[in-house]
Formats: sequence, structure tokens, C-alpha cells
Amino acid sequence: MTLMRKPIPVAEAVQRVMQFPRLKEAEAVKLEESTGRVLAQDIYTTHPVPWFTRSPYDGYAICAASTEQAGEGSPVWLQVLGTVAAGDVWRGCVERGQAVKIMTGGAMPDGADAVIMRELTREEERDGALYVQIKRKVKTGENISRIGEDMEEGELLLRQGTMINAGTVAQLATFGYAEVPVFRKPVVAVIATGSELLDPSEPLAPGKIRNSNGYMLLSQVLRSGAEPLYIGKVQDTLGETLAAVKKALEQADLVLTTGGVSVGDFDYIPAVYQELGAQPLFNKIGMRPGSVTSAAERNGKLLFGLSGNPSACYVGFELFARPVIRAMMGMKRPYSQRVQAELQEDFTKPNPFDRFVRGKLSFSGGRLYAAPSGKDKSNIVSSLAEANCLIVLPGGTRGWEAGSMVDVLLLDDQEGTGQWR
Ligand SMILES: Nc1nc2c(c(=O)[nH]1)N[C@H]1C(S)=C(S)[C@@H](COP(=O)(O)OP(=O)(O)OC[C@H]3O[C@@H](n4cnc5c(N)ncnc54)[C@H](O)[C@@H]3O)O[C@H]1N2
Ligand code: MOO
Ligand SMILES: [Mg+2]
Repeated sequence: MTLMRKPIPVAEAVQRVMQFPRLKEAEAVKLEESTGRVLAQDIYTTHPVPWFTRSPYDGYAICAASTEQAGEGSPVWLQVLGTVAAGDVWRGCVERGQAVKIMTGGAMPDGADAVIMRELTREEERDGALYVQIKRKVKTGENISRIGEDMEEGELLLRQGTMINAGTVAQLATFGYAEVPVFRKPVVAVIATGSELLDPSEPLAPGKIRNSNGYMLLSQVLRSGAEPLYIGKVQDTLGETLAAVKKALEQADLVLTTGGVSVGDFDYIPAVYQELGAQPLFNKIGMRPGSVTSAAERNGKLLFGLSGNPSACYVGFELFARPVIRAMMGMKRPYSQRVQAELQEDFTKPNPFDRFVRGKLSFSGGRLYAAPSGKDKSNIVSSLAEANCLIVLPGGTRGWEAGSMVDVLLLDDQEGTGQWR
């Protein structure tokens, strides 16, 4: 096996893996379980909203014409015929000189064409009848929620490929979608390779460390919206690694491994790809960290060989696995959004490769700032907790000074974008 590897640009690596995502089939899920899922159909409005004329206030439904002569010194008195609560329908017709007490959300009685707020009126009982006093002129149509004011019937409401959030859930509920057509979630297998790895529950032992990447990846898969499947950790042997990857290929739509991907004696991922007859897509990328990030394809399924170094593993997932997963979920905007922010620290040492610095965004005085979230080395775990973005520092002959405007990839954003850049 050759030890020299030829790095390819990040954009090219993204493009290579993005050729493979296959859309999952549609399924129906309960509305209350649909948050974070992706719509498998366009959704149209099935009726206007509101679908009947209703009152936006607690007050009195009246004929505006009854108030033509009303003023501060010349109040009019209207007879109150009854009350409509939200959910009720008033059977009858309001005429000039009459009013019906109405609550917010109540259906406007026939004949009434305006509502006056309760606070602007005074009620009085006279000879067993109820009257309301109005001291101002009310316009026709005043304080009425008209049919279709919010949404008209037959409008395209939500496009296929939209990720469902609280607002879209409200819309789906409005139109009676107790079940929602969504794409099936891709199952993403996670394998941690390394004879040094202990489970989080195990005590430390000489030369050993706890497996943090495996659990970090499960969490990253969840954030991307897919279903994680933890295959487990494996010893650095070809047999054990191969068996785990085979199992993962049987059970999952996509396979992530961490570690064992570089040129060490016990780095078996390249050999596993070879044994499986998988088509290598790349095994070196012009970036830091995560230059050893590898990918291969077998029968249309992608295998990602992420670095063993925690920060490199994290970055490799976000740049390459996340858009693939999101495209498999049916999202039309699978890539992370980029924004421009002012760099808050110097990175003056020029680097031939693009750097992706785990960073934290902040707003101040109307500006967006990006600062590294901790130490910037690929074997570092400590900088990951605070990271909510990746600061993109393109490679080249120059370094980057504090104050420069740089691109930043958003990690917590659910909206995404349609292009890598
Ligand atoms: N001669 C060379 N050596 C290395 C190169 C190189 O180009 N030539 N590249 C370096 C770079 S860059 C990286 S990144 C690492 C990548 O190594 P691997 O992906 O093969 O990962 P391992 O060797 O298995 O482990 C690396 C490091 O990470 C720790 N690790 C592994 N798995 C986990 C885990 N699940 N949780 C926490 N930490 C983990 C492992 O103990 C090692 O310390 O290679 C460099 N070397
Ligand atoms: O792939 Mo390594 O993380 O570049 O340092
Ligand atoms: Mg190694």
C-alpha cells in the first residue's frame, strides 16, 4: 500500500461524496413526532384561514351604520341581543340599533360588519334589557378578521424538502395533517476503531483513553437529523474492523468510522475498503484538521473514514457527512450556511491548506464576530464544547489577522443552503 497520498481540495471532496446520496422512501409520521423530519410532498392549503369571519377582540359585533351619529357628546345606545363565545355561532341577524357581545375568536353574527372593543364601551341594564353605549363612529369592516386574511385556499404552503419546525407544525395542524408525509430517516452507523479505547463507564488504565469520538459522532448524527446506530468500538485488527464495517453496511444507509485511517501499522480502514471492494473516493484532503479524512463507496453506500483525532473527526463529519445525510433526508438545502464575520484572533502563520477552526460566533454593536472556541489542534477535545461554527481560513501564502472578514459555517442552523459555497 502506498504511503504517499495526493490531497484534493475540500470543494472537490464535497462534490465527490455528494454524488451518492439516495433519497429515502416516504413514510407517514404523527404530527407530534414530525419535528426535524423532512416533508416528502408539497403541502397546499385546503381552506382559507380564517375560514369564517371572526372577531379579533372581546367586544360587540355591530352594524357600523348604527354609530354614524356617535361622538363624545352624542353617545348611541345599542340593544345587546346576546353573547357569542369562541366556538359558538349566533343564530340571528344583527340590525341597526343592535349589538351582540362577542369574544375573541367568535364567529361574526350575520348582519354585523364591525366590532368595537369592550374597553371603549359601557353596558347598562334598562327595563330588563341590556344596552351598550358607544361614543365614537365605527367604520365598516373595523376590527374584523376576514376570511382568507391569513392564508387563501389552494396556496402552496410548504415545499417538499422542507424541514419541519414549530411553525410548520402549526401550519400542518391548521390544515388537518394529523399524519405527515416525510422521508424516512437515513440510519447512520458509527464505529470507533482503536485498541486504546475504553467505554465511558470504564476506569482509566495505562496507555488507554476513553472513546469520545464514537459518542460525539452519535450526537452529530442526531443534530444532522438522521438516526444514529452505534455498532461499537473495535480493536485495531483487520478482522475485527472488517467484521464491524460489514455489519454496519448490512444495517445502515451510511457508515462512519473514526480512527485507523492514516498510515500507521494498525490503521486498517484503507485495507478494509480494499477487502470490501469499495471504490475509494479520496484519502487525503487539502485541509486542516482532518487531512486524512477518507471516503469510499460500495454498492451506492458511502463509507466515511473520519480521523481518530477528535477535532479532525468533528470537522470531517460536519464538512462531508452532514450534507450527504441531509441530502438523503430529502433536504433541498443540505449544506451549512455561510456567513461573514470579523475574525477576533490572529492566525498569521500561512498555511498551504484550508483551515477550519472550531469557533464561536457573537454579536456586538451590530457586527458578527468569530473567535476560536479553544486550542486549535486536531487532537484537542476541549475546543469542541463551545463551537457553534467553523471559521474558514483559506490556504495560501498569507496568514489571517484579527479584524479580517472571514467566512464562517454555521453548525446549529437548521435552514441550510443549496450550494456548498
Ligand atoms: N506519519 C504520519 N502520521 C500521521 C499523519 C501523517 O500524515 N503521517 N497524519 C496525522 C494526522 S493529521 C492525523 S489527524 C492522525 C489520524 O490518525 P488516524 O485517523 O489513523 O487515527 P488513529 O491513529 O486511530 O488515532 C489518532 C489519535 O486519535 C485518538 N483517537 C482515536 N480514536 C479515538 C476515539 N474514538 N476517541 C478519542 N480519541 C481517539 C488516538 O488515540 C490517537 O491519539 O494521524 C496523524 N499521524
Ligand atoms: O487530519 Mo489531521 O487532523 O489534519 O491533524
Ligand atoms: Mg493512525
